[in-house]
Amino acid sequence: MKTVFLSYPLSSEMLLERESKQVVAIGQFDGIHLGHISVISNAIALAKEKELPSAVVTFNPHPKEVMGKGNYEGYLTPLRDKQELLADMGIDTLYVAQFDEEFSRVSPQDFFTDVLLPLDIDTVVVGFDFRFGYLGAGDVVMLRELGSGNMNVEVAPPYLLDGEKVSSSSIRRALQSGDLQSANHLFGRNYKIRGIVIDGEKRGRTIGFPTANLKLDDRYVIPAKGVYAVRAYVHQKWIPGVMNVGVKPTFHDNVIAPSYEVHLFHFNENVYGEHLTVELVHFLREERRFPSIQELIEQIQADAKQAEELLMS
Ligand SMILES: Cc1cc2nc3c(=O)[nH]c(=O)nc-3n(C[C@H](O)[C@H](O)[C@H](O)COP(=O)(O)O)c2cc1C
Ligand SMILES: Nc1ncnc2c1ncn2[C@@H]1O[C@H](COP(=O)(O)OP(=O)(O)O)[C@@H](O)[C@H]1O
Repeated sequence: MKTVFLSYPLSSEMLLERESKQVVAIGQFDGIHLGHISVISNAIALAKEKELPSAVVTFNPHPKEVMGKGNYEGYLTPLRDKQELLADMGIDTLYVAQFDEEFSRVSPQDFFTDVLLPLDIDTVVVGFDFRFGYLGAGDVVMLRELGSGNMNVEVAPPYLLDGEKVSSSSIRRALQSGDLQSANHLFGRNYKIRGIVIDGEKRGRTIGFPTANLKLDDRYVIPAKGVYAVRAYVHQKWIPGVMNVGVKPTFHDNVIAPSYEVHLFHFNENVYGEHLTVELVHFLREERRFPSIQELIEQIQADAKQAEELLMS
């Protein structure tokens, strides 16, 4: 998959030479959850049928982050994760439109004329609630009007799971409240985060549980504080383990930013400075303050046993 960065106004270097038109899905697609997957799969299927290449247009950073509405909670899938997931789905080109103040003020008509028309689109596929242009003034009705005579417009209906619309905000809420099972169900896969291993306080190995401390690569949505059964991709292998997301109340009082620490089972290698992808498989319990280190150690032993059993089943 090729990634092409677009900034407004588009210049000719951003538009690759193409031999044919393309089928394009447009959306923020933060999370690439089952709802997004249905829109994107629709585009891929149409592209196959018409023997045309498929593409996705997305926006980065997230408009909510740029518009500073104060309720921005981080990404489910930062750009790198989106790229990986879309490449796996078989998308040919990812267009990343640089979202900034100037871009936010582009009218729906100008977005259509200056961004979509130059992309040489045969069919554009969007979700039923797609909004575009300044203040989100453009909707699917307007897209159909603008598109008529220029391109086909396909609108995917809401994707329901257990009778409810799958949405990025319901996934964020589930992750933040420790309901990992629901979040993973709505993603259609296990949630993953990525980070680099940094130095911790060197206490882990003294209590029998060395933990790789992660500095996350991007501003991910922070999952609920607590203990998770995980798998981490280390040295070209998926290794089972247990992760604590938290502030270690047994040792600290006033920490606000949580740390992400992974203890890998049956593993004894140095991973400082390496990038780890961690897949969150089960939420085990909330983080607690223990009256003694011994009690914390016993609880971690029980967590590790439970995680190992769950991951083997
Ligand atoms: C599975 C697991 C569960 C943990 N649960 C808690 C907890 O409930 N409360 C707590 O204060 N710390 C908890 N911790 C964090 C430990 O206190 C921490 O790993 C230890 O202090 C080592 O920190 P360091 O790597 O920075 O040296 C947990 C760690 C692991 C690996
Ligand atoms: N089973 C393991 N799980 C996680 N890290 C391990 C493991 N075995 C060795 N390590 C190494 O030990 C480091 C963690 O040791 P620890 O005493 O917790 O130090 P720190 O506080 O710096 O994280 C990891 O970053 C990694 O390089």
